[in-house]
Amino acid sequence: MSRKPIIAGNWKMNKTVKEAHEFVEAVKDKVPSADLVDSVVAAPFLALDRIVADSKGSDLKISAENVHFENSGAFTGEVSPVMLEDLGVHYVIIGHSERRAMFAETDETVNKKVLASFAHHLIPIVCVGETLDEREGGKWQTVVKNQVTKAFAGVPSDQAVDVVVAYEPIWAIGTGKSASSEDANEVCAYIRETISGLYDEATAAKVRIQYGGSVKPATIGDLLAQSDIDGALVGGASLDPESFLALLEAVKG
Ligand SMILES: O=C(CO)COP(=O)(O)O
Repeated sequence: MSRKPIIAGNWKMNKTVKEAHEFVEAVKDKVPSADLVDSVVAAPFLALDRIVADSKGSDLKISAENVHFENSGAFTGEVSPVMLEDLGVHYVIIGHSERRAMFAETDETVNKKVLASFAHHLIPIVCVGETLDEREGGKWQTVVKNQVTKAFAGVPSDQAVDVVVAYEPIWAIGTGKSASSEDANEVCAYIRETISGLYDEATAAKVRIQYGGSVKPATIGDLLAQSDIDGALVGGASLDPESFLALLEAVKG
C-alpha cells in the first residue's frame, strides 16, 4: 500500500503576517511536486488569508492550527470552519497536545472539530500522543487507542481515509528528545491497527500517520523509512525556509 507522504510545518504562535508572507514567497516555488509529497504549513489565523493567496497555484498547501466546531455564534475569540473554508484553507490541526494541556481541549471537542472540519471540506490533522508518565507507566497503548477511537467517532469510512493522524509523544515535543524511529513506528502501527478495528484493514491502510516531536532534517529520513510512518508534523525545524525545504527534500530519499 503506498501512501503519499505528508510533511507539515506547525508554526505554533510564531511569525507575524509579514514574516509568514516572506516564508511562503521563499519556499512556494521550491517545494517538491504534489505528486510526490503533500507539503503543508500550519500558520496562526491572522496569516492565513495572506498566505493562502501567496501560495495559490503552487504545491504548498495551508493549514490552520485550530478551529471551533460551531459555524457561527457567541464564541468570543474563536474561528469557525466556515471561515476557514471561505479562505481556501486545506487542512486544520486538531487536538494538538499544547491545546489539550493549556486550552482545555478534550477528546470530545476534538471529535466535534473533526466532524465540523469534514462538513466544510477541511482535512483534519488529528494529534494524539502520551505523556512521559504514561509511557513509563506502560500505558501508551490505552491512551493512544482511546484518543484515536474518540477522534474518529461518527466519521464514515469514506472520510476516515482522509484523516491525517499525527502521533506526537508529548515528551518529545520541543525537547530535542525524539522517539527512536522504531519506537515511533511501533506506535504508528498500533494506531493503524486501532483504525482497522474501528473500520477495516483496507480503510486503515489508506490513513496517513505522521510522527511529530523534535523532527529535524537530519532525522526525518529514518522516520519516513519506517513501515507505518507517512510523514511528519514539525514545529521548530519548520520555521526556517531552508530547514523546511530540507525536510521536504528528504522525502525524495
Ligand atoms: O509539536 C510539534 C509539532 O506539532 C513538534 O514540535 P517540535 O518539532 O518543535 O518538537
